[in-house]
Amino acid sequence: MDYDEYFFDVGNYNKYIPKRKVVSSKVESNSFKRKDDDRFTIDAAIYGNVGRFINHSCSPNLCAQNLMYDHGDKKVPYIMFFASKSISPLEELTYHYNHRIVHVHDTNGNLKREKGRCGSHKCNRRM
Ligand SMILES: C[S@@+](CC[C@H](N)C(=O)[O-])C[C@H]1O[C@@H](n2cnc3c(N)ncnc32)[C@H](O)[C@@H]1O
Repeated sequence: MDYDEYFFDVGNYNKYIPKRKVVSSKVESNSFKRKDDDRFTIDAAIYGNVGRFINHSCSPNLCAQNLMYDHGDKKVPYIMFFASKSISPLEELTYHYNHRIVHVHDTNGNLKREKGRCGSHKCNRRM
């Protein structure tokens, strides 16, 4: 297992968050601030809920939304999955990872090309 397989970038709230020079700082045991900006990445490699086992598809049946219901901090929203189409019993749940190819690197800092094989006729062979 690669250590980045369970990363989930949270939100895109740049317009709400003033830019600051931030060094990496642990916030909770399974999340950390990225050095390059003020957004957060959830690291679900060690523990998390069933959401971390949802695979990528180019024709997903779920969409991920950032929501807040018990606090107002837009930097750390809850990630919730909603059906984006009708889902049949026993159908695999999937969402689109939206990996931007220039932003996924391996642990040595090399550009990582993750090959997707979701089986969708729309599959572009990457996540
Ligand atoms: C969040 S995990 C998803 C759950 C994972 N398949 C598991 O069994 O624990 C993300 C990893 O699953 C694999 N994966 C997810 N969707 C994929 C797809 N459509 N094609 C190939 N690998 C996929 C990749 O290794 C990816 O880094």
